Amino acid sequence: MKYLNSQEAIQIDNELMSETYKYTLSQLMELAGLSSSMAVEKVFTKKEKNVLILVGPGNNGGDGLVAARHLSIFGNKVYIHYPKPNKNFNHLLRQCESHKVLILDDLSNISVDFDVVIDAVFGFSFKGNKKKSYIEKYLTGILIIKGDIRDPFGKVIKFLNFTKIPIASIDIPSGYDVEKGNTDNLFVPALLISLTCPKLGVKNFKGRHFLGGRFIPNELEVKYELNTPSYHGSEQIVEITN
Ligand SMILES: NC(=O)C1=CN([C@@H]2O[C@H](COP(=O)(O)OP(=O)(O)OC[C@H]3O[C@@H](n4cnc5c(N)ncnc54)[C@H](OP(=O)(O)O)[C@@H]3O)[C@@H](O)[C@H]2O)[C@@H](O)CC1
Ligand SMILES: [K+]
Repeated sequence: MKYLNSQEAIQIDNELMSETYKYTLSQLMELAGLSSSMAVEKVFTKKEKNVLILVGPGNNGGDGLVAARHLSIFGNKVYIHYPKPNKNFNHLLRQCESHKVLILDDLSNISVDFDVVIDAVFGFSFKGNKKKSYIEKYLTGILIIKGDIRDPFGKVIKFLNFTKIPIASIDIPSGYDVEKGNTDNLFVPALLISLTCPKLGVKNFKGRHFLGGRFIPNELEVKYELNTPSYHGSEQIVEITN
């Protein structure tokens, strides 16, 4: 199977929503979020589990909101931490609320015993800011990697780095370089759900790994030589084994 560089991931996404293929973002996000929630349900089998979803500012966050709704419908107790709401997804937030998803404002004082935390913070458009780190190093002599992630998400990634709760990442672990991977020695999730195709940055990922987002027309599959594994029957996810 192909591992995508960031340009290819963006290009395929754009093509899906072009005049040729005519998908809407909402359709793609619904399938991305549904497949993510199904992979979480398959790996974390406890009934009525406590699920925390960390929701970012872009479409990866939108996938997280869709997954939150489905996981609640599946019978779990779902909480979201959503520090920078995106007004394009107000409808998804409203749907979460109507499905009893709760909002957790503060990650520093958690009283719930979570079974899994879903990382829907950044996806394939994450950009680290190495230049800033290196300038800081020049000025202080210390390489401060946390300068790579702008607030309020620095705190969220820090939470992922220190938590003992198993992590499930949507599309790519947040903060990883899309092509070079875990260059800053960040957390390693127990579960990864890659959408369309895995990205180059997770080539060496060793945890449970599923492919989801079952929306690629055969013409695009051929054009980009994706060689994706076959999904079985009506399944929305397929496990990738190295
Ligand atoms: N075809 C598919 O596979 C489909 C994929 N889908 C999903 O879309 C995802 C890609 O979504 P995306 O393009 O909206 O960007 P995403 O990665 O969520 O984040 C962008 C946000 O992050 C921010 N940001 C960036 N760097 C930062 C930093 N250092 N520190 C702080 N903030 C930073 C950036 O802020 P800005 O730079 O704009 O200020 C912006 O707000 C993809 O991975 C998959 O999950 C499905 O929904 C549909 C079908
Ligand atoms: K992510």
